[in-house]
Amino acid sequence: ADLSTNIAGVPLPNVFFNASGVWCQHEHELQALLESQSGSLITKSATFEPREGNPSPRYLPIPNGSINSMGLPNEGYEYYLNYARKFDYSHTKPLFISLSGLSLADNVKMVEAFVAADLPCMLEINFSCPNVPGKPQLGYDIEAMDNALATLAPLVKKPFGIKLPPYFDIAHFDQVAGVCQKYDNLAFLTCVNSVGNGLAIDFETETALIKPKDGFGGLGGAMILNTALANVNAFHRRLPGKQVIGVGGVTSGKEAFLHILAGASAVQIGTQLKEEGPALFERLNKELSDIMMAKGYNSIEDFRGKVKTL
Ligand SMILES: O=C(O)c1[nH]c(=O)[nH]c(=O)c1I
Repeated sequence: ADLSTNIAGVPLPNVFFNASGVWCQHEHELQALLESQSGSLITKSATFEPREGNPSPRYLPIPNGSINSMGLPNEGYEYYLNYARKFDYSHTKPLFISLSGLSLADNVKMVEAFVAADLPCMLEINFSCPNVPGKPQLGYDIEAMDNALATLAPLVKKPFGIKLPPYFDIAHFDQVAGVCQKYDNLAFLTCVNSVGNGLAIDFETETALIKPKDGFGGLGGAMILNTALANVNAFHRRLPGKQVIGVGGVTSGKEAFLHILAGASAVQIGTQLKEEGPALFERLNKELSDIMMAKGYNSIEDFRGKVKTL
């Protein structure tokens, strides 16, 4: 079956790529993604200055998923800007760049640098990092998010996207969609980031599993699939002129199929990629293709967003 798709008119040979943060902080990791069967690749969220991030242990697999409080470790935006300058855009797969400034001023400076470089890469601005102590995430402050978009959207000029946290209230879906609708070049929403500030505790040692923030960290993996599907579908229904990239709980072709049925135009993988490595993408392509053939679908658009209700 044909797993190709496009985001803001940019073609992807297949719907799959990494979730920002996983297998993408350093060039050798990005190279492994480039050589894998992924349909695209995205860099680790960048801050203006390089960051060590939080003390380890800061990521762990747990039953039905993972917990992480990485704390935005990254090489600084210039590292990723240089990577974007050197990137061979004749590749079949496009490059996405994630930016996660610690302030609007930092996001402005980073966006201006990327716009000045005038490169074909696509920006995904992260409004939802849950793990920087003392920095509440933008995605849960609707007014701050609107203000940020009012500043950033005109600067970016071309199509771009934002990475959103999960929402759990219909009124919040309505409010966030209302803000996003105001920005024409906001072309896609990536839903969802980790379910923020969960707590994993070891029964034997009676101790939190990860070190940062008293053990509080973002939850990912299978346990967040149904929250992710709801967010993908909620924004798919509310924003017909925009696209949604689905992420959360995809461990096989089956969950990818469900994300696309919910409305996703592409599918990112976080926890499962961290655990399985880039060979995962060959498996997912085969599994999704087999599912589509079994159901009589030839392309993504044959079933995207067509989840039925009772
Ligand atoms: O702790 C992190 O680095 C992190 N971890 C996440 O689960 N989501 C994010 O957006 C980020 I920036």
